[in-house]
Amino acid sequence: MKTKPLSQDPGSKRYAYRVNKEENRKELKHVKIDENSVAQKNGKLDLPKKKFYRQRAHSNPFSDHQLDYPASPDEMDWSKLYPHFYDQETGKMAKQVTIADIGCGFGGLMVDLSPEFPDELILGMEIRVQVTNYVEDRIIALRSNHAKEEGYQNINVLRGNAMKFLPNFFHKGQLSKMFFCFPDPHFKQRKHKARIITNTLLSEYAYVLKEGGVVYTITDVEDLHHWMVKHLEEHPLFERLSESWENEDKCVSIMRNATEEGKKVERKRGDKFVACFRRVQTPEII
Ligand SMILES: C[S@@+](CC[C@H](N)C(=O)[O-])C[C@H]1O[C@@H](n2cnc3c(N)ncnc32)[C@H](O)[C@@H]1O
Repeated sequence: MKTKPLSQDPGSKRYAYRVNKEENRKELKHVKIDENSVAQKNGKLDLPKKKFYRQRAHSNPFSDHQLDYPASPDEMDWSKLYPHFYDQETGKMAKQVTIADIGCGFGGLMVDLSPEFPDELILGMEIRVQVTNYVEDRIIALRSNHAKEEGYQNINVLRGNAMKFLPNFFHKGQLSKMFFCFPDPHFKQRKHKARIITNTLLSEYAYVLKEGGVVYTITDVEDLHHWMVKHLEEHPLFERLSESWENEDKCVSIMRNATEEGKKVERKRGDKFVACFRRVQTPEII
């Protein structure tokens, strides 16, 4: 007889943990967490534990996942993700998302970017369900534990396939920064089409990035680094930024150290290859 995975076995610790967190998430995911609401609940929220959110390492970006996405950016309700930035009087968002972390994994980059860019909304997009749940629970706990200083109100995560629906979420030229940190390498030649940087996808990224906006890439896989550099260099709407620019940019140093994958590479003393590209002006068509 086949045994159930721990996440589906009602007797297991993982099942109980997930059910408990799910209830908490349902209640708190879209509400404004502030000093008042926290005072009513009292007590600190524990940060989620990764071991309870395990799932397969990869999710096929070409599968038809059950994903929610708006028909167009105007139909997206951002107030649910960033309630602090919703203006009750005007019924509008005071800010829009300008920074995107594509394939954000466990969310470490956003957590470190948040205090550096308090006036910008930062969105992580992640295809794996349990990993997205982890990031949601992490943000709920951080918002709750830092309610006094209104911390972490400017970050959130969406479960989504960044290879398919970015223009459904973002207007043309909306983003100022896009991060691609330690993307899945898809080593085999026949899998290269699943890489998150390809010619076609770069045109979509150029569409949602504003002129002067920046694509940040980092990987520990040298072959993938060359692949990303090659495709970005060949694309007419991107130009590579210099090493001295990289050395002075605060996001590059955060990106090198903040993400969970980056930390893993650090522990193994592996190499990290960085390349950043500016979205150039769209040429005029005469
Ligand atoms: C190797 S992990 C890196 C995670 C994180 N950026 C870091 O540096 O720790 C790559 C992540 O990208 C996610 N991912 C892969 N393809 C994706 C896609 N098409 N859309 C959104 N996320 C994707 C994976 O589920 C995985 O969590």
